[in-house]
Amino acid sequence: MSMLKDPSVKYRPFPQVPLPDRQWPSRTITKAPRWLSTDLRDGNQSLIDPMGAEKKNRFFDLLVKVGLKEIEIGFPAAGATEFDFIRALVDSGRIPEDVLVQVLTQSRDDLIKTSFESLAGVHAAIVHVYNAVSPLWRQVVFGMERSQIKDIAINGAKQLRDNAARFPQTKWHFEYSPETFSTAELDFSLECCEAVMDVLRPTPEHPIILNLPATVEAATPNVYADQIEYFCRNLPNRDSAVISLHTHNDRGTGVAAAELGLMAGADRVEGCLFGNGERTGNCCLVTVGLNLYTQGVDPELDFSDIDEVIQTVEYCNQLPVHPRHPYGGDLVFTAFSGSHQDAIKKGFAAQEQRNDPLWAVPYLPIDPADLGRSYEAVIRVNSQSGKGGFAWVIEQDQGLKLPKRMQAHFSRHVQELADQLGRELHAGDIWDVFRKVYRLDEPQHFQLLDYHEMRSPDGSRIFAGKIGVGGKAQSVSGRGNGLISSIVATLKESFDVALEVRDYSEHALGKGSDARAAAYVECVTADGRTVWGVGIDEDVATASVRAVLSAANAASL
Ligand SMILES: CC(=O)SCCNC(=O)CCNC(=O)[C@H](O)C(C)(C)COP(=O)(O)OP(=O)(O)OC[C@H]1O[C@@H](n2cnc3c(N)ncnc32)[C@H](O)[C@@H]1OP(=O)(O)O
Ligand SMILES: CC(C)C(=O)C(=O)O
Repeated sequence: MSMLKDPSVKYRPFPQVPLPDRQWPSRTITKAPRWLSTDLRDGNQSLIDPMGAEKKNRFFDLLVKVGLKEIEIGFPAAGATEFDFIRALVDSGRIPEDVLVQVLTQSRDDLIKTSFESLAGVHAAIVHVYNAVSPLWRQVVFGMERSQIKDIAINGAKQLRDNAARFPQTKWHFEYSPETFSTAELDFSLECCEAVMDVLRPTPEHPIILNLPATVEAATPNVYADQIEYFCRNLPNRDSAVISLHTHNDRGTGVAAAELGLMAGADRVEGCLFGNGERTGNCCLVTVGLNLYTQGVDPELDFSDIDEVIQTVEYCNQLPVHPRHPYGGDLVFTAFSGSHQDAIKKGFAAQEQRNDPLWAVPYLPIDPADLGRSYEAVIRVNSQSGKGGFAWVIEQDQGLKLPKRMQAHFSRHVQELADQLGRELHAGDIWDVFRKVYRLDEPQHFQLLDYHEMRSPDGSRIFAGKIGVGGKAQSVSGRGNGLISSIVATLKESFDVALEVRDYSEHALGKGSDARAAAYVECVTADGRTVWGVGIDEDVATASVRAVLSAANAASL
């Protein structure tokens, strides 16, 4: 615990960027950036147990499948595991022609040399050199002046140039990161980048990648966007550089910083799937990509089977994807609470009715089906749920579309059980309560044994059949305007059970020749009680007879 009375005195607010005419706030992102996955490098170096070759290969294949065209595959000078994996990948011929692999190295001669050797023979690749440029790192890590730090960058660039010449069969691309860019003086970052460009002489046809990292996220994302816009506006030969973003998530705004950075003029985003990476992670490529998607911009990344992506990422990283992680988390398309469930259920119905391709369902910013998720888990039931919730579950599970007032009637039984169990209710729990409340399995007082329906010359209907009463069969009949009223009349005449039908509905259960029917009836008894009946049968007329008898059974309780 801090000994200071006010520990916040240890910290200082981050200074603003002098950019009063900033343009980025009024821009929008209209196309996908270039993406680079650094899962196999920044992601890997932050793992408790870094990946071995088997996991790295599996992750690489996933990244290719998702559509990544630039993949940082490691830090070759880190050791044999990294070097050998990279060499084997190059030698295997498994790097698709349209995929650029990238490796990272400190700006040190021996490490740069090793990095090129790891890639010898590859058709094309990016070699990425970095050195930290901000004051704290200059003072604490390197103990160097600005000019010495710039010399490290210049020397790294020369090494890139000279090592590339050793392997002329490869199309080399260069990336330079003024590491800790977001906490450095902008004029000094520009100075280092310009010095590197002076050595490498990029052109618009063969540009250099200048990657501007928020190595440690230290300010609100608008400050990062200002830094990016400032950098882009003040870099000579801007058209000979691809401006790349590499944000971390220390303040929880790594994704926002990347998005605002794109608005500020950047061309490329580095990150990891589900935001793995040092400390709080890198910016999450799934989130930035799907955020674009939900704005109608094709991210050119394929997350249509998000569960497969999660499975592989969790296996390779040995880290779980948080259940609330945007787009991918297990719970992100699930509503437990009543008002959300109600709105989602209505939203699905309205969407179906509108039959237009534009997605507009309350509380669901994206169609789960676009990510390969089903609608079943969209609504789950616990004590926070409402009638819309369990009605959805029962419809998805059993196909029953309960009438609105019946939902309200059933609701208190579900609520009671949820409170009593103190846990989520699964579809089976809800179906059990339903069968119990509407007596679907129990021996009935009135039981339908056999019936037929006749039409009399005056147009009225006659119900005639056998009903089991307390175990004994009784022949009965009654007349009405239709089937329902004739069975109601039968109940009155034969058993003195008076029911006034207030509401009736029916629907098919399932489709095709196997379809059954469900019928629901709401009745008022002679003593003013409201009772519900449910009937399910292969035949719709029989389902309605069963529903009325079910209501009679409720009335006789
Ligand atoms: C922000 C980032 O994520 S950067 C990427 C970080 N990733 C990794 O570090 C993973 C792989 N790294 C490694 O395996 C090891 O660090 C190695 C093999 C690269 C180097 O190991 P070592 O030679 O033992 O050095 P060590 O890791 O302690 O690095 C510190 C030295 O490198 C220097 N250094 C650090 N970064 C750089 C750089 N970008 N350019 C030049 N020198 C650098 C430091 O000043 C320090 O020098 P000193 O020993 O003279 O004080
Ligand atoms: C090497 C650089 C790009 C980095 O990983 C960082 O600054 O976070």
